[in-house]
Amino acid sequence: MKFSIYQMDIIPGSPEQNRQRVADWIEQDVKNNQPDTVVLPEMWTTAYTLPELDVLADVDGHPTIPFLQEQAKKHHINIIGGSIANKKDGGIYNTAVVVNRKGEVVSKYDKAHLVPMLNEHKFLTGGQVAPEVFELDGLKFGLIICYDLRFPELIRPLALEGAQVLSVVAEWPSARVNHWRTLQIARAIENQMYVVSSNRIGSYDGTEFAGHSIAVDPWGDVLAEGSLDQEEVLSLSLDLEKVDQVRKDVPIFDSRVPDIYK
Ligand SMILES: O=C(O)CCC(=O)C(=O)O
Repeated sequence: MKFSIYQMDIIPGSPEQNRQRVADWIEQDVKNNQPDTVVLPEMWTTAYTLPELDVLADVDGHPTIPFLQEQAKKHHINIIGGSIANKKDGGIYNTAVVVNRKGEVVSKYDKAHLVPMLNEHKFLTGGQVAPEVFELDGLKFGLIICYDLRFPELIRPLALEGAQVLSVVAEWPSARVNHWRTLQIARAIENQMYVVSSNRIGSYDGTEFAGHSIAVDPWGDVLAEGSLDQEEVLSLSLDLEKVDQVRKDVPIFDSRVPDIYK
C-alpha cells in the first residue's frame, strides 16, 4: 500500500480555507505520487483555537466528513482524515475519521485522553469508547490521536485485534519532539506493527509544532521522516509481509502471559 503523509501547516480558525488547501494537496499529490491512502494531521480544520470551537467546530461531522467522502470518491483513494473539532451530544469532541475509496466512513474515534497541558478539559469532551480496528484495501489499521500515544494500554488491544498499521494524527509541540519520535518507535517495536503518522508544522498561540511526521516499520526502523518546519508530503510504500516476518522472528504474541497482567 502506498501512503502519502501530509505534513501541513494549519490556518487557525479558517475551516473553509483549510478544506480548500487539503483539496489542493490531494489533487497535486494524486498527480505526483498516486497514493492508495493519505494521512492528515489532528484538528486540521481549525487548529487549536479552543475558545472559538463553539463557533468553528463541525456539527455532527458536517461539513468536513462529506467533504472527505467526496475527495475519496473523486480520487479513488482512502483518507485517514486526521481529526476535526466536532459538536455532538452536547459537547465538542476531537473526532478522527477514516473514509475508504468508495467514500464510505469506515471508522470514527473521539479522542479519549484530553491534554492537561493545553487545558483541553475546559473546552472538549473526552471520548468514552476505545478506537477499533478498521480495514482499508484488506489491511488492518488502528488510529489514535496525539496525546493517546502516551497510553500503550489503548494501543495494545488494537495489535491483539490484528492491526498491522497504527496511524497517529497529531499537533505535537516541538518542545517534546523527542517523546514523539521515541514513543512511536517504541509502539512499533512493542506491537510489531507499522506506525504511520502525520504531525502539523507551524505555530499557534505561542506553541511551535514539531513536524517530524514519521513512518516506522515493525522492527522499529524509521522509513521516512519529515522536517521540523517545512510543509511536505512523505510518500512511501509499506511491505505488509514484514509484520508477519517480525512476529515470527520474535514471537511476543505467543509469549504473553495475560493471567499475570493487571
Ligand atoms: O503529549 C504531548 O506531549 C502532546 C499532546 C498534544 O499536544 C495533543 O494531544 O494535542
